Order: sequence, then C-alpha cells, then structure tokens
Amino acid sequence: MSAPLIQMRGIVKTFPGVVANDCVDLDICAGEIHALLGENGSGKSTLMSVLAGLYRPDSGTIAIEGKTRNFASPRDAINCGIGMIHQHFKLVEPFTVTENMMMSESSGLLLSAKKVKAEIIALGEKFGLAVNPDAVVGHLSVGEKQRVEILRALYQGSRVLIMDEPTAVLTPQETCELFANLKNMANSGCAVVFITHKMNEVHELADRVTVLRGGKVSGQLARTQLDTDRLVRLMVGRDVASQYEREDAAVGTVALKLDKVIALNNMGLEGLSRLSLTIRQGEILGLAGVAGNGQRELAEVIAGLRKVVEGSVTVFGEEVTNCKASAMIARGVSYVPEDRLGVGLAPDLDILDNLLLKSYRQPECSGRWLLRRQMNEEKAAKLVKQHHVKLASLRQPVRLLSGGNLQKLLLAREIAQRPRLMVVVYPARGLDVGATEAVHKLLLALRANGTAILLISEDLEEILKLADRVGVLFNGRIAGEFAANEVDVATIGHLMAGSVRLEGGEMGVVPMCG
Ligand SMILES: Nc1ncnc2c1ncn2[C@@H]1O[C@H](COP(=O)(O)OP(=O)(O)OP(=O)(O)O)[C@@H](O)[C@H]1O
Repeated sequence: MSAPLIQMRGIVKTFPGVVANDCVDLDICAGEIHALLGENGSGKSTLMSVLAGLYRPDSGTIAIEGKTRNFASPRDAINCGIGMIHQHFKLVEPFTVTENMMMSESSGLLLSAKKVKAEIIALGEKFGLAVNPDAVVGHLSVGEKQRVEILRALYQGSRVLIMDEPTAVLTPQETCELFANLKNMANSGCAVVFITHKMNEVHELADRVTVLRGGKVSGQLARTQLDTDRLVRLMVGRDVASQYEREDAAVGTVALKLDKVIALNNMGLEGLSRLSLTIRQGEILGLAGVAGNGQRELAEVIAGLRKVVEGSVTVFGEEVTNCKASAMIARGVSYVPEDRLGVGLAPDLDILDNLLLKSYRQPECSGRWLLRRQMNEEKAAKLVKQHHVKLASLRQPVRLLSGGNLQKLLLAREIAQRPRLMVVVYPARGLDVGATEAVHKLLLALRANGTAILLISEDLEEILKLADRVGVLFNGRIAGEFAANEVDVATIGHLMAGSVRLEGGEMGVVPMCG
C-alpha cells in the first residue's frame, strides 16, 4: 500500500460532558477502501466530520500528502479533495442532476451547463456511475440519488470519499452496484472511507479496517487479518451471538387486521393501495421493502396518525379505523417510527422528559398536580442503564445523542409500556452489533410474551432472523408473503425491486409496453 494520503494525528474532539474522539490516529491511503467500525457513540461520525471540515478538532492535526492543513469549513476540505456523503442526501429534488452539480460550485452561475453535462457523462463513464444529467433528482431512485452524490463529490475533485453508512437505504441489488462502483473508484486511485455496522460489508469491501471504541482506536486490521469475532470483540469488548434461540411461537388470536386499506401519502397520492394483512399475538410479521413503498403510511395508519380513505383496521377484534393515536396507545399499540428525532422523540426536550412522553399521565408518574420528579428520575436512570444508552446526563437534550443511542432510548420507552401490538420501523438501522443483538433479543422476548410485532425493515438478514412470516411491500401493496423458512434473499430482493415470478418460475419484470 502506498504512503498515506491522509494522516490524522492525535485528534481530540469533545462536546459538553463527552469526549467523542480521544487522541485518534488514522491513516488513509490512495487506492484503498477503509472501513470505520465501532459501537454507537464511539466517535466515527465525529472523526469523519473533523476530516470533512464540519467540526474543528480541539487538538490534533490533519496532513494531506504530508502537508498539515486546517479546515475552517467543509469548503476547505473539498478544496483539499475530501468529500463526505451523508446518509441524508443533500440534493435539491426539483432540480436536475446538472443543476445540482452547478449549485455545488461557488462559480455555479458562470458555468456552462453544456460543459458540466459533458463532465458528468465523462465521470460517469470513467467510474461506472451512469446518470442522466437532465433527470430531475426528485424522480430518481434512492440508489440513483446516491450515485449523483458520489458524482458530485468526484466532480468537485474529491480524491477521498467518506460515506456514512452508505447501504442503509439501498436494496440488495443497489448495494451490489454501489460496491462495484466503490471498487472502481479505489482502482482509479481514490481512497474510500466508509462507516458501517455490517460485517458482511467489511468482508466484501474493505482493504483495511479501523475500529473505534469509547472515542479511541481499539484496533486496526488489514484485509488478510479480517476475522468477524475479532472485529466484534474490538468493537464491543465481548462476543455476540450470530443466531438467536427462538422458542416456537405460541400464536394466539388476531392482534391486527387490515382489510383492503387505502391511505394517501403526503403528496395526496395513494400510499397504500388496498393493502390487507393479519398479525397474531406472539407472531412477528417482517415486511421487507425499499423505503417509500408505503412503509411510513402503513405504520402511521396502525399508530392512528394517518387517515384511512377506504378499508378497515381492526385491533384485537375491535374496529379502530381512523381512531386517534391516543386511542391506539390505550389499546396497547406501540410505535417505533423511522424518523426518530422528528416523530419518535422531541429533539429539544431532555432525555428524562422524552422518556416520560407516553406515561406522564399515569398515576405512578404524576401526582394530582405535579410530576413525581425523583421517582421518574430513578426509573429513567434504570431504563437507560438497562438499555445501555450512552449519555452525559438525563438533562441533556436528546438531539445531542448519537444515532444509535437515540434508537435505544426510543425502544426503551416503548418497551417500558409493555405493548400488546408493536410496529417497529427499521429498528436496528444505525445500531452497532452489540446494540442490534440487544434490540433483537428484546423483540423476541416481547414475541415470547405474546406481543404481536410488525417489523418493517430493509435488512433482509434481520427479517429472516426474527420474523415468523415475511411479506414484501411494493407500491403500497403486499407483493408476496411467505413463511420465513421457505423464502430466500434473492426472491425477496427481486420482489422489493418490483419483479414478479414469471411463467416458468423465474423472477423478472413484466414488460410495460405489450
Ligand atoms: N453535536 C454534538 N453535541 C454533543 N454531543 C455530541 C455531538 N455530536 C456527537 N456527540 C456525542 O459524541 C459521541 C460520539 O458520537 P458520534 O456520532 O461520533 O458516534 P458514532 O460512532 O458515529 O455513533 P453511531 O454509530 O451511533 O452513529 C456520542 O456520545 C454523541 O452523543
């Protein structure tokens, strides 16, 4: 491997009450794909944000090709060839691909659209990232939008591409395409750093891996030394189960029944198209699907947050179509939404108040006039300890927690309500292996106690590990339903992408014309 392109030395970054990076050294070489692993809150995003010029370190240095640089802003990092692609894309949806590229340049107004288009095409050809420069970004699939983000970074001259959990929103097929593109880029001399929690991605892609734990580097392995158990121990300091023991489900009465439900999405179009499903007590129904195929609408209909236009919703034998959220909560329905900070938690409230959001009216939480402060604090402290939520204090606003810790907090609050029916959307997204195992075991324990669970996820491995039945959501309908032990990943992946089983048993698309 060549001399390091980037040398980060002694990087320290603190936030009030937290040392996010504690004297971290990291080398990144040209032509390598470098994976950054670590527990939730171990400091991966902070370290990469320092490298991308989003945060200034308290101390430490960054050298590029041996020359020390100080980044006062992301623009400085971009000018030094460092581009970061965030999980939430930063594209202007109504604009075309070309217009988005032009906007990213400070001299954008002076650029020739024709020249920019030609460059997009040339870059696309060079790196195998074909995108139509005239396409409106809002009309592109998630995988295509990600390609535009990568192209934009390359267009800006990035030689180091940082990707924060890049596969979190992709189908298996899109993930394969992304991996091929990243390998192409590395072969052309770029360096790729990707943050991930998924071991199979590390094995598939990484030339080297750096593991962070508690803000420090706990280990670094070359491709030839890769070993899952060793990586897991470096991450969480212990072994983690790869399979769970599952008791046979004592399936009970019907907990949830949706009958030909039509509901509109936020644009007033049909988000759910005559969707029907049933879940029984003690059963996990796993729903796979690419985000945007009705997941949000379905979850919100069940949680009482979205109106049904046609069809009916029944919970434990009682029709509850278009009942309010409070009525659903009263019937034991719990909801762990995809949007943790926007819907699940109140970002500016502190951790204690967020934990109380669903229970503050209950007599054990409040007296006649006032909240039982001390008792609530003791309960909250116990809950965060039990669920290993890393925090500086219960009085810290939740928006300052890392992604994984937000999820743990949300799940802790919902599980404390002892739900009878639970809708969980992408429960392990962004969680480290240890936390994922903890969440999965909690879901299985709830199932064993008779809770009916609708598990909405894009992670097929997760679905196949946990679900009793698997459905695939496509275009607001269930495109297929199987017993979990009778379906394979390829079939689900095809259905997620809109393929169907053709005559002769093969999966494929039905031609649109004729
Ligand atoms: N802006 C901020 N203000 C206060 N604390 C922060 C801020 N950003 C991060 N932290 C804290 O710094 C620590 C490291 O967070 P960081 O997001 O870097 O971890 P991570 O390894 O990327 O976690 P995850 O895998 O959960 O995304 C966490 O304890 C987090 O709560």
